[in-house]
Amino acid sequence: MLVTGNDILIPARAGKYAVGAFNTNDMEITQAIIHTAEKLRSPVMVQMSEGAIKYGGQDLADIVIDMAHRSSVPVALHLDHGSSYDSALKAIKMGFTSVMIDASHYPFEENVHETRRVVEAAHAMGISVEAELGRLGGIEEHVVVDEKDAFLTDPEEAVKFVEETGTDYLAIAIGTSHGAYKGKGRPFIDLVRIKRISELVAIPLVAHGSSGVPAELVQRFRDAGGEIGDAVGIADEDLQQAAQYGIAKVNVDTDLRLAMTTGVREVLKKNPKEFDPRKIFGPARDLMSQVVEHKMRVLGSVGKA
Ligand SMILES: O=C(COP(=O)(O)O)N(O)CCCCO
Ligand code: NA
Ligand SMILES: [Zn+2]
Repeated sequence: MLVTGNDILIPARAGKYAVGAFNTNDMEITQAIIHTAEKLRSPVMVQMSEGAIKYGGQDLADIVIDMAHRSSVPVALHLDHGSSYDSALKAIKMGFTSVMIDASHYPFEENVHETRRVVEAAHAMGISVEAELGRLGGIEEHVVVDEKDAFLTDPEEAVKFVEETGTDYLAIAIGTSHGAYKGKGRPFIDLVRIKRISELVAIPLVAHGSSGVPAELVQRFRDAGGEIGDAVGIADEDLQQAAQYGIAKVNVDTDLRLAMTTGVREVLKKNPKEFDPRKIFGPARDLMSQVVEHKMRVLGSVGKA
């Protein structure tokens, strides 16, 4: 069934598990996400960035919305990194049931103002809102403390931000970053900071930049002809700990991108004569389903639907 973000994330925070928020750009990615959620009886958030909306538009949104309506598990359609009030309102008109307004690059007061505008409009239409406080960005271990603080979400400020905006869930800057290169060795994620924020802020917390970028997938990508540097992501154990500390929504895009591309490259490399789209995108869909399954098991959302 198609539900709001609150319908999924409030139980997740209360139950100390997290729910995957997976980015989609086409039918096969959407099927991998929702079919796997149904197989594992897991709630799930399907999210589209503004780039995905530009790429797939209402056609793609309608694939998600229709599959969500027919689904046997709770599915929300979420706008990822909405950059403005207009963008958020447009997504709601398209049928999204959850929207992010990402005004985290503005000074605090402006972030509050922009976020509150979206919250008022979205709540009037029964839609949930995600906002962000702090600067997302990879933090290397060697970074000096005060520089870290400039980046990462301040717990006391988070209390004020949530009170003044009314946001339903909060994306916090905890050292993670988007993409395949999240740091060296075991990328830093500030679990102490997450715990502190969760003690002060009761709403569901959101972790961005949480792809695991598993080494075996990176190697398969290379073996199939892909070119990628020393890519590394967030450790499964760290995500499991973060879910215990109030992270309820975990964003995953890069892992799906790697899986889709690896699947396609492997077919084209192995069978140069192949030109049946189903034989090319089918295996990619299967590999993405494996990625989604692994993530749901790590986050603890299996059987929660
Ligand atoms: O936080 C994330 C996903 O982060 P990751 O790149 O770790 O999958 N997103 O918001 C997805 C869009 C960013 C581009 O990937
Ligand atoms: Na988001
Ligand atoms: Zn993000």
